[in-house]
Order: sequence, then C-alpha cells, then structure tokens
Amino acid sequence: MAETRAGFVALIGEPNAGKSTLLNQMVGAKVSIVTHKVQTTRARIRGIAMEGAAQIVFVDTPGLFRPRRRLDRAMVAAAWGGAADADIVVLLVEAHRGLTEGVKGIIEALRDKLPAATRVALAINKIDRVKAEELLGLSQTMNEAYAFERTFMISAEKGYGVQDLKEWLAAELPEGPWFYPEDQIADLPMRMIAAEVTREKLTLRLHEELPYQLTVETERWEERKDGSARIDQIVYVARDGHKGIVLGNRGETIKAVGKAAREELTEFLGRPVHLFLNVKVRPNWLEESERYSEMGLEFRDGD
Ligand SMILES: Nc1nc2c(ncn2[C@@H]2O[C@H](COP(=O)(O)OP(=O)(O)OP(=O)(O)O)[C@@H](O)[C@H]2O)c(=O)[nH]1
Repeated sequence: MAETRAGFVALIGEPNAGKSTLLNQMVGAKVSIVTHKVQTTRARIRGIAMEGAAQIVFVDTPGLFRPRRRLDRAMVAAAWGGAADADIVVLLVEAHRGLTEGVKGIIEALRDKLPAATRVALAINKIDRVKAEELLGLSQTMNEAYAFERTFMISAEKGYGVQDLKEWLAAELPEGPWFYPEDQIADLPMRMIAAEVTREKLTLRLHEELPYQLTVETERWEERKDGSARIDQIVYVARDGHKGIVLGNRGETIKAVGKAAREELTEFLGRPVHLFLNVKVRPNWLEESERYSEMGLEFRDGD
C-alpha cells in the first residue's frame, strides 16, 4: 500500500474569492455554506478530502479583510494563526479582478505574518470569466508580487483545474498517518458544525465571562427512527469555577445555551433535534490537546 500522507491546508483570499465553492468541489459535500453562519475566532476544519492515500484537512481562516474594529482584528490574527499552522497555504484570487488592493494586503501579510518556510501556492479562480491571454499576464503579475511555489488556474464553479490542485496538495503533504479513519469523515463536518453552534451560543451568552479554556465536542450523534436526531455534547472547561460560570445560576445559562443551539440545529437540519449538553472539568485538556483543539480536531488520550 502507498505511504499515507496527511496534513493541513489553509485556503485564504478576499471575501467572495470562491473559497467555499472550491472547498465544496474538493470535499464533495456542502459543508462550508453552513459554517459561514458561525463566526468564531479559532481556526477550525472546513472539510476533509481524500486523494489517493492522502488526507487533506482544510482549515478555515475567517475572512482576511482589513480589520477596523477590535473584534475584527482579533479574528484576523486568528486567521493568520490558522494559516501559520498549515502545511500548505493556498491563496485564492479572482481572475477578473486580479491584483487588487485587498490581495496586495494579503500578500504583504503573507510576508510579515507567516514563518518564512511556509509553503504558499496560488490559485487563480474564476478563469471562466476571462480570456486565456489575460491569464498569462495575471499569473506573471502575481508571481512578481510574491514567489508562489506553484500557480494553478482554476474555475471552482465549473470544476476546471480543481483536480490538479487537489492532486498536487495530496502529493506535497507530509508522510504520516491520517488524522481520521476514512469511514468517520462523512459525518465529521456535521459533528463539528454542531459543536461550533454550541460554542457560538456559549460565546454570545457569556461574553467576557467566557473562560478561554473551553471547548465543545460532539460525543454522540444518533439518527432516530422518527426522523429526529439526538446529539450529545460535552463542554470541557479547565477549572471547577469555570463549570459554575457555564452552568449559571441553577443551570439557567446552560439551559438557555442548549435551547438556542437546539433551535439553530433544528432549523439547519430541517428536523427535530434533541440536544444534551454535559459540562465536564478536565484540568489539563489544553496542554494535552492544544494543537488538536485549535484545529478543531478531536483529541483522544492514547492516540
Ligand atoms: N464565474 C465563476 N464564479 C465563481 C467561481 N467560483 C466561485 N464563484 C462565485 O463566486 C461567489 C463567491 O463564492 P464563495 O465560494 O462563496 O466565496 P468565498 O471566498 O467562500 O466567500 P466568503 O465566504 O465571503 O469569504 C459565488 O457567487 C460563487 O458562485 C468560478 O470559478 N467562476
């Protein structure tokens, strides 16, 4: 059997560049649309693609725009954090817009914010919107602005060039075991999305009180015969005191969070959801699993 490979790929680009469309093409599931609704500051998984013996884990980078407000700045910092942790970064630009001010800003940040060794490829998207001769000029202009390791011409919507990009990524990722068993990938995005929804509701409810050291995992997902879904999640906190904050007075905080999350999930899935939240204290979870939790990966002892 061929050597397995696995790694993280960050897709970056201006809003509207086509990141979700490209992801859907490569992952083959409409998962990224949903995650739009959930703005959080951590990098997380947008989707996982298998290509031959390689597992490509796409991490999300919340919009890389020019930040004005403090919150926006924090999100952008987190986005670059996600990119810095990636094995390969792919910058997606729009063929008909070219080297815009926004793209220039991103390129500047590529130099300033990422370790020098970071591998960066360019994907010129929406090539269906321009003439072939314009593309060569654009490719040259872009490569003068930054020394990209490779340049791909694609149309995420029509699927042109997407397979080439995917095969190249697969071949370039480090050798190593997969992060997920192949048969778990199918429902993984849903589990993660569900965890993100709950984490978002906790954030909304707790504001500054929210313990930084908090993570949500979907532990169980059961499809029921009556068409509803039962979802069990664990909210991990690092200290006893944090548990009290998350539960709230007589459990009212966690109840409200559960209700809001259940309503959103019910709407999203289009069927009834029974959501069970359990708050657990696990003092060292952050140290045990830092890289994994930052990436939105589930971490199990002994793995
Ligand atoms: N013509 C053309 N349109 C495309 C292509 N790829 C994406 N689009 C369109 O561009 C728009 C933006 O695509 P998205 O995939 O939502 O872009 P995004 O980068 O995820 O956007 P944000 O979530 O705002 O960051 C959508 O209307 C897509 O249909 C392409 O290859 N050709």
